[in-house]
Amino acid sequence: MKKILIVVASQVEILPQYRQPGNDFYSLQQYGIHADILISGPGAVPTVFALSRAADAYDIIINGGIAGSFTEQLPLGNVVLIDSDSFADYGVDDNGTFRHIDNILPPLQKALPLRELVNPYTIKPNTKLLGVRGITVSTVSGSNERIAMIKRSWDAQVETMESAAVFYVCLKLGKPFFCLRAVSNYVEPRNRKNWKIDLAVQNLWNELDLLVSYLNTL
Ligand SMILES: O=C(O)c1cccc(C(=O)CC[C@H]2O[C@@H](n3cnc4c(=O)[nH]cnc43)[C@H](O)[C@@H]2O)c1
Repeated sequence: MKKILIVVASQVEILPQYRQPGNDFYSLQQYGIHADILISGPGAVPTVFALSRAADAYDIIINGGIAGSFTEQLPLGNVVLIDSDSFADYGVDDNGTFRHIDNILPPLQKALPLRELVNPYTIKPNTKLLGVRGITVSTVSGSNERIAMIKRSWDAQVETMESAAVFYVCLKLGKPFFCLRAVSNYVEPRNRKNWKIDLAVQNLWNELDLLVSYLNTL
């Protein structure tokens, strides 16, 4: 059996019957899933902190969660595998033009590029899942101006608040990882009524269950 850790940002992204309120790190064994779960808290910083402390004890890390889609070709409820990701809002607003921090400051010797993180692990567990390009932001995009700016700067299909952080930690530690996200909303001017979180979480966990079972056969 592989030691597998599923890291999610919040309770909301856990299937209701698998939730343990007040507990942010536990085994899913009793629910028939041979993996542990870690709830990191939303955003890149809590994710880097929580995952860096936990990752050493695991063979494989899976980031699960919901995401916004930039395209109606990726409808609500669809589950995708993020192949590459970027810290998309790390930079400078140069009089209305976004300039990424990687293009402004010289990188440290051992730094990973924050604007282009690629998953090198080639296991494709479930060919139904579409591989996509993601971006990670610290504020969910919810106005026309911001969405237009993000679309001009990045050619991405999904937006999250944590996936680049998982890429960063796992690449740094050399841990195999997968980033599975279910589309809960379109990236559009904020309208919470349009979000389909329950559908996304249900579909996400169907795929997580399949992925964990598959990885445990390897
Ligand atoms: O406003 C609310 O009531 C509300 C309820 C549940 C969740 C939220 C979020 O804002 C979720 C952020 C969370 O989910 C990921 N996520 C989902 N959609 C997006 C998006 O369009 N852009 C960025 N991140 C998104 C994200 O990874 C966060 O962890 C609000």
